[in-house]
Amino acid sequence: MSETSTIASSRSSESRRQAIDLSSVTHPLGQYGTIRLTGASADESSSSTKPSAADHRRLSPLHAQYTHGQTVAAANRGYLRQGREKLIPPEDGRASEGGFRKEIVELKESFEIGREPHERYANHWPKEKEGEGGLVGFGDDMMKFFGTCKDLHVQVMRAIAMGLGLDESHFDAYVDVGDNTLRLLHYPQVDADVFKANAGQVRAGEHCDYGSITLLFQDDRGGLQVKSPSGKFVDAIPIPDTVVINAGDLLARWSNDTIKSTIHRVVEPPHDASVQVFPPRYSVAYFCNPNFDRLIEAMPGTYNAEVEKKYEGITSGDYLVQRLAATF
Ligand SMILES: O=C(O)CCC(=O)C(=O)O
Ligand SMILES: [Fe+2]
Repeated sequence: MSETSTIASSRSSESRRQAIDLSSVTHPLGQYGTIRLTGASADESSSSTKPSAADHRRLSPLHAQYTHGQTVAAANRGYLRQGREKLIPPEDGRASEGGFRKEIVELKESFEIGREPHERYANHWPKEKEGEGGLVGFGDDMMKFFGTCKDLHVQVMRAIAMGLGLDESHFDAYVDVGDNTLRLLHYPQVDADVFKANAGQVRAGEHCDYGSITLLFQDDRGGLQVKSPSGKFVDAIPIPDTVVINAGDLLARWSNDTIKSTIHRVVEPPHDASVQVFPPRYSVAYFCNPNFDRLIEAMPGTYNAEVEKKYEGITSGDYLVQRLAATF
């Protein structure tokens, strides 16, 4: 987590593109699988309001009513109650020894939002309610933010293209549909004793995300950790107005492993011994994917001869559904 890239605070996509220093995107993604973009919180523009902790709080008491809206793998929309998702560490030898216990319940719940309109699936919006704590405008705000993040995905893929010596627009037709997922996460308040009593207790278990990149927006509570190339988990300390961008497994596969996906997890925040309670933590993850109908095979420039391609081609949608199905 030592690499930081800066996006100019200007909102035009052209100046954003120019402000992304290519070597500071492609190089750290290849080495660490993670970068931080500062000045890109996306909440500075009223047209792209970032989901706030207040939005999460408005939503979370309603979650209990959402049993009808629970997500299934293919739809990937709706509410995921605590314990429903079980993040699985990578099976390629990078996982921590003893770091995964099947019986551990991850202390989190989430609400998943997909692209609109969609041919088959609808989002499970809560009923709009007037008054304090109401959810008026919630769906519109979320979809505006969805669009802002979708654009940022395109920009980052352009930076990656140029970093690989490809035409800037090389990936545009791979990511223009926006088959992405906006996830609002709530990690409930928890007693420090829970972590003391259960070795391996986590808020979110170690895992890699599945798609191309993930944009992560944290509150100021802390607890997110990223595994460094040395195998040590390091704190991804929250920095205001900063987005953590993690490379996902499909990007690693697509890049013939030139880019590494990032192992990360959420544990109890850094604290001293006197702390008895960890307050709730809220975060927003925006999982980006190539268009579901696109065949993903090694990008040009990541192999010399056919035999150097490490993976079979697979469509983005098939890949994602396989990965999601394994976690439920
Ligand atoms: O809450 C966070 O900071 C991380 C969430 C995450 O890694 C995930 O939902 O895949
Ligand atoms: Fe993740």
